[in-house]
Amino acid sequence: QESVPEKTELLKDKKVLIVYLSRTKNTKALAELIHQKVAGDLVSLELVTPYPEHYQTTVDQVANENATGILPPLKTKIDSIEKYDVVFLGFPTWGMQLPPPMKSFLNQYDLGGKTVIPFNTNAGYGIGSSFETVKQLCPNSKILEGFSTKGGKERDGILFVMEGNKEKQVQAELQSWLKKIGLDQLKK
Ligand SMILES: Cc1cc2nc3c(=O)[nH]c(=O)nc-3n(C[C@H](O)[C@H](O)[C@H](O)COP(=O)(O)O)c2cc1C
Repeated sequence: QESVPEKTELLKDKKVLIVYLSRTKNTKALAELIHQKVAGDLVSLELVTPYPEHYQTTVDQVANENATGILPPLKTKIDSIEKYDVVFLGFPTWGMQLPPPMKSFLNQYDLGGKTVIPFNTNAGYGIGSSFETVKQLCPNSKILEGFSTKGGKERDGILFVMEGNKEKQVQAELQSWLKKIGLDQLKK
C-alpha cells in the first residue's frame, strides 16, 4: 500500500521568498508579520535611484513611469531565484496600479513554475489593477488569492498605521488568510 504524504510534510520542503516594496513602512510591517508566520527569506526592494522624499513629486514620477512603461532599475539583487518554490510579493497601491519597481522586479526575474502570492496596503481605495498586473506578468506561475489591508494615507499626512489594535487585527486576518490558501503550515 502506498503512503500518501501529509500535506504539512509537502509544505515543509518549500523554499519561501518574501519580497516587498515599502515607502512608509506599512507594507514592510505586513511583510514582517507574514515572515513571522511562514519564515523564508525576507527582501526589501530598493532602487538604484530612490524616489524623492516629496510625496507629490513621487506621485508625478510614478504617473510618468506608468504612462511611458519606464521600469526603474533595481539595486536589490536576488541570489538564485530558481531555488524558491513560493514567492510572496508585497507592495502598496500606487496610482491604482502595481508600483513600477515591482513591475521591474517581475520583468527581471522569472517566477514561472512557482507559487506567487500578492499582498498589499493602500490608502483605502483598494488594490486597483495591481493583482491583475501580477497575474499578467507571471503567466506561468500559480497565483494564489492575495491579501490586502488599509495602510497609510501619505497625501493626508498619515504615514505608519500598522501598530496597536490595527496590527493585532491584521495578524488575525493574516492567520485566517494563510489557512484559507493552505500556507499556514509553511514554517518548519
Ligand atoms: C506615489 C503614491 C501613490 C499612491 N497611490 C495610491 C492609490 O492610488 N490608491 C490608494 O489607495 N493609495 C495610494 N497611495 C497610498 C499608499 O498605497 C498607502 O499609504 C500604503 O499603505 C503605503 O505603503 P507603505 O507604507 O508600505 O509605503 C499612494 C502612495 C504613494 C506614495
